[in-house]
Amino acid sequence: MTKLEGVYLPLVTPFYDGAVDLESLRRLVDHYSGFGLAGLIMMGTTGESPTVEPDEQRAVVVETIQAVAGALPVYVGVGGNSTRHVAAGIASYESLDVAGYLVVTPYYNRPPADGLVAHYRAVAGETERPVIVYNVPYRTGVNLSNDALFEIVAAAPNVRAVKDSTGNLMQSLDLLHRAPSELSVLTGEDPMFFTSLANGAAGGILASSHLATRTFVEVADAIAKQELVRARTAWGTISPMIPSLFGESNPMPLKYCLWRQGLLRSPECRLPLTRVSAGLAATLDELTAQLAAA
Ligand SMILES: O=C(O)C1=N[C@H](C(=O)O)C[C@H](O)C1
Repeated sequence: MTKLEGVYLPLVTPFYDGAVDLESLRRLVDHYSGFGLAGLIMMGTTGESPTVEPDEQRAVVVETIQAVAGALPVYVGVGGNSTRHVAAGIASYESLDVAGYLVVTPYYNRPPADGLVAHYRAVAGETERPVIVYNVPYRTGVNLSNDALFEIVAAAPNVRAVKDSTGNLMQSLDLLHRAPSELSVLTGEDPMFFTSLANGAAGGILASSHLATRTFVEVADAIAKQELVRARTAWGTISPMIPSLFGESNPMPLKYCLWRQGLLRSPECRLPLTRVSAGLAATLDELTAQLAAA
């Protein structure tokens, strides 16, 4: 099984007049196919998975696989707080050319550590493809400890990566220090991308890499080649934009930027997400102009 490493793009789900916009989706897939990304991740947080209906999610995945035509691996986010439902969700994708699955920890029901281990053993058992454990406590109310994660990895050989969105530097550094060689640590904290790579992370799943994509890839390439100054210099050109992209609920800012760039027909998100404030829109207009001039 190939190692997961590099920059993974958690693609937005385009909408137009309230419906999924497959025309803009194909445009996005074509646009991002040539930047050296390690893969696309559909139905992540940035893909607004909570408000995309199951049949719509499948249609988006089918369309993306067709549009990418093998140029990039396509991973799929399968979330939920019922082990049975998440297992069925993974099984439902097995007939498609899906590269693997991003599986967020169960949310709302706050399972104990042994329940989390049993959950991942069960859902990973539905496939032989790579599973990426997604730990994002500020969204789920659950923090998967590093020890529990290592227990999962020992029990389920196809759990090949963790998307580390803990926002806890000490936990992330401990994870990077103790992770077994077969586990790829992919940061999901965009501001921490350079720091994580410099401390041994294999890559990142980064919403902000919708913009200045080549530079995110260059940062990862430079670190892989131990060219720290080149990596830090490249990082310095993109890291200042990240706070604005998360200044209001992700992916509202990102969709506004992609709309301004002509990659989306509409910046719309589905309720309860709305659209960026006028103040942030003005900031993003400046950012879009700077990116166009770069
Ligand atoms: O789409 C995702 O998955 C990501 N989630 C993070 C979030 O919680 O918004 C951000 C990350 O860049 C990608």
